[in-house]
Amino acid sequence: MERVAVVTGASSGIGAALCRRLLQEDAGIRLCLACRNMEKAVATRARLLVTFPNTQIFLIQVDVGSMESVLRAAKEIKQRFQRLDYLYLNAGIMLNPHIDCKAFFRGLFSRRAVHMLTTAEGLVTQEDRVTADGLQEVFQTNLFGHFVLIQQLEPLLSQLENPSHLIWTSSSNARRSNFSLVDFQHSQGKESYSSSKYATDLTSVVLNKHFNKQGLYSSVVCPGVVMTNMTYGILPSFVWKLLIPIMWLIRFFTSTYTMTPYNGAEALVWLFRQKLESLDPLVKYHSCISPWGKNYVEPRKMDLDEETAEIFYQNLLELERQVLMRLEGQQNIK
Ligand SMILES: NC(=O)C1=CN([C@@H]2O[C@H](COP(=O)(O)OP(=O)(O)OC[C@H]3O[C@@H](n4cnc5c(N)ncnc54)[C@H](OP(=O)(O)O)[C@@H]3O)[C@@H](O)[C@H]2O)C=CC1
Ligand SMILES: CC(C)CCC[C@@H](C)[C@H]1CC[C@H]2C3=C(CC[C@]12C)[C@@]1(C)CCC(=O)[C@@H](C)[C@@H]1CC3
Repeated sequence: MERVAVVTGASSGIGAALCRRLLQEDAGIRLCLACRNMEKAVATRARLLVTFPNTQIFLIQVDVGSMESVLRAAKEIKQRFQRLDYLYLNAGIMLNPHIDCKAFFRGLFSRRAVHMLTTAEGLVTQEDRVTADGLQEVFQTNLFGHFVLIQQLEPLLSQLENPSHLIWTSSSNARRSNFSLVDFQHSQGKESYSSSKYATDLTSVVLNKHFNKQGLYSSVVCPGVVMTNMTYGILPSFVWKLLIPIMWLIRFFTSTYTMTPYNGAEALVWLFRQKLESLDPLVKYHSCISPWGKNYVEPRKMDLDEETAEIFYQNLLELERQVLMRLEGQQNIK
């Protein structure tokens, strides 16, 4: 039976490049693009079909920033597929990012210049807002919507005879100092993106602890710095184009300026090829590139502790329970 892979945020950037690369790896795979915008999803599928005319590409509409949409999509996935081998949790946002220019120039002439250019630590602040579900949008989109999707898909994912792999697109911008158990939605701070990605790393660790014995494995990836709609929201695309020669130079000092979605998808594709038992739940797999343009993957230990991960997991389960109850109440009124 053919393997099934679902990719969220598949309509652009790293997600779209990942889909193309997955089909190159295994043209027999049943690929499902889980996208918010169906017009973009149809266009992405059409582009893929030009290169891979005989493949099965399914579309599912999902807005991971909406509980109702996630529940509907999970139901549809369960109806359509009998198995789910790979679930790529890739959709993500950064709302109205601002670069701290002072910090940038100060950092550029310090010993931490390379670290700053690869992690953006202390460099980018963002805004956030509350969704219709009453949650912080960045937290809900980057983590919680995906968490609920996994919970809803558990019958498909936890099959011992047919193990599944969750693969999260995290980031090197994930920082322990930007995350707090007390305000895990990051409603008070200005680095909600970093917080949501740290929360992603914690979630992956704890899911491994609870579900490996049921045949469910989870890994996190950092695609590096990639030119996509997300980075075009930080600096306009023409500025990024002007910076290309500088970024090639930066590649002599750090391996994480992958720049293209194809290169950024390297670790996501590499995980597709790995034996599940060989993976380390405490590392993040980084897409890297050599100065000469050769792609490779580097595992790096994450800065987290399993106790915090466990407490956070209990908080997520409680939040899920509350939100589902509220939704049920609203539907009863209607
Ligand atoms: N670019 C980079 O340098 C890095 C990116 N990442 C991560 O990579 C992932 C992919 O981002 P990237 O390709 O760069 O950026 P893009 O903006 O190109 O892609 C993001 C994708 O997520 C989708 N998405 C956003 N919000 C929702 C939602 N509410 N429901 C469903 N889908 C949604 C978008 O859909 P739509 O088209 O409808 O907006 C889009 O397809 C993200 O998780 C990001 O955090 C991590 C490290 C570095
Ligand atoms: C000469 C330089 C290329 C100038 C670029 C300055 C900044 C715009 C970038 C420096 C570090 C970059 C970075 C990201 C965005 C653009 C920078 C701030 C990310 C935050 C993008 C999203 C992620 O998930 C992170 C892994 C990136 C970290 C580095």
